[in-house]
Amino acid sequence: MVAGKKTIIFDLDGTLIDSLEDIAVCMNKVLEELNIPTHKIEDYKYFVGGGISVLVENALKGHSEDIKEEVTNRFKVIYDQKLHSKTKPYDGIYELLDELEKLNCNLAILSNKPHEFTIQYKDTLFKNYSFKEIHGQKKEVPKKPNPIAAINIAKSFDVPCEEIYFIGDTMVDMQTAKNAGMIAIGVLWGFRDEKELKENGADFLVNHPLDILDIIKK
Ligand SMILES: O=C(O)COP(=O)(O)O
Repeated sequence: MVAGKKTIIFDLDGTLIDSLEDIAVCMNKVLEELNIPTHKIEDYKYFVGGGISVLVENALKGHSEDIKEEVTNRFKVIYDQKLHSKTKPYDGIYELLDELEKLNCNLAILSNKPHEFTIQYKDTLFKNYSFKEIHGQKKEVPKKPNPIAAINIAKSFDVPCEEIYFIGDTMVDMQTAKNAGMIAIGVLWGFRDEKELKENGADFLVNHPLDILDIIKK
């Protein structure tokens, strides 16, 4: 029985890890191979967050949807080899996780990134931390902002949703938190701005990972 512990669910891309460049470079490589125009790395901030199907749709904007499956498959193969080229945790994330471990918090990751990639990041960049629930996007589970996966995490920890902090960097994350009845913390070091996070229900906004401690210790 772990009820009563502070419980925190983290988004992955744009929240725990700065993965933008690797995602952009890999997708641009696929587009180049198919003679489709590429995009600026910054543009990918708005392509990521809704899962791989949304990433591919955005990357293909104005081009035939017929090649969606091919682009998805090629991207997965290339990205799998490049997961660790540039991607790393944002400054202050390890310090935050060290403090959360000291406080004996329940830690989880819920991402719209394909599950296999999410697990690879947990097993490498976060292998020293006790994340007990780690979920990327899986075929059989509706993706964020559907709250089912977040609610299942709450159940597995035996903690009421309203006591759980959901931390993310996009509207999808804020909506997921609200849909699940959780406390939404929006981070300002990720892919989107304050306006988007506020408009989508952020209860708190933070500029630095360690600011999260002030919120959860209250
Ligand atoms: O891969 C995505 O689209 C998003 O991943 P995230 O949920 O970790 O931000």
